[in-house]
Amino acid sequence: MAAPFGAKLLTRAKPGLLAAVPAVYAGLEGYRWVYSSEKDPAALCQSRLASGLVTSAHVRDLEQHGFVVLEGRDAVMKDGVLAAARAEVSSFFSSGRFARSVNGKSVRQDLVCWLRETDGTPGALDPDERHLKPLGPEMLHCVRLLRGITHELDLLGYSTSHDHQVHQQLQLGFYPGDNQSGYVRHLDHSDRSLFDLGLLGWIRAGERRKRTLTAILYLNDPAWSPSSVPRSASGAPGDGDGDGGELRCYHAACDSGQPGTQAFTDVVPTGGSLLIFDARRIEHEVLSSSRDRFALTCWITGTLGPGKDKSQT
Ligand SMILES: O=C(O)CCC(=O)C(=O)O
Ligand SMILES: [Fe+2]
Repeated sequence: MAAPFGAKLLTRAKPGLLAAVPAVYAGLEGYRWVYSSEKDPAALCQSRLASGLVTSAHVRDLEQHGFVVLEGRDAVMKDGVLAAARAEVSSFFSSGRFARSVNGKSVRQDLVCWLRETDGTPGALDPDERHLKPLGPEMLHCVRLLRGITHELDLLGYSTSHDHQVHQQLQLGFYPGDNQSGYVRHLDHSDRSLFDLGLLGWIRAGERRKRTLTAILYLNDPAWSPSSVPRSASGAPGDGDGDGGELRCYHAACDSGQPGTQAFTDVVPTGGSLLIFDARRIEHEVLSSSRDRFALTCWITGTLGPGKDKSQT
């Protein structure tokens, strides 16, 4: 009796080819695992909470320098909203929602907690999230405000990218005020190749490849005290005065015409400040602080190139 076609193929296949079968299988399994766990791919955000807050002048600043800070007491949100959101953070600790990030401890020493508007509601995609305590109104305000920035950027014709989208989940980072914890210099976007990262690493970096902008709302004390002399880079024990915890934003090389320039701006993580930066251009690092530091971060995806200025229509 003639052997089945598959068996013939296998007996004729070169040993090298046979050895590749488990590797390809493992790769496909990895792909399936990563993508089935990406429960909320980026989508359009309908929130208009950032309307009137982000102005045309902010957007032009962002285009020119690669970052912009919106700050000032009560400017981004009322003190009362900030205070209530801060109080809610402590409940995330007691319910065990903070965990180490998947990046190694040599890279960052914070704990993270993922927040979604749908937490604790029947609309949550993951059944586990339906059992969480729903976000309070003030934390919901913070989440919607951040996610709503996408829409304002499109409306105001941000020229670096357009058609912005956001994930439902936002990262709440907690850096203990131990004068040691920080996050080393990095770029939020990743362009690293398959060759560089290996198949699984490359698949995992899929979300980072799509990031065009980062928006961060600081949930610290509004009376955060800035350092009068720049602190050492992260990893070095705290040495400055003030509360520290600045986000050191390295200026994009094209600002000075000198590639590799080390010029930077230290953004003070004062409670209620909002920072937006180009995730593809601005390398940044979190400096250590002497007070517990909280940052709510939203990554925005988009299509590169200018969109339409819809503000006049
Ligand atoms: O907490 C911050 O200010 C920035 C955090 C950060 O860079 C990140 O999570 O990628
Ligand atoms: Fe970052």
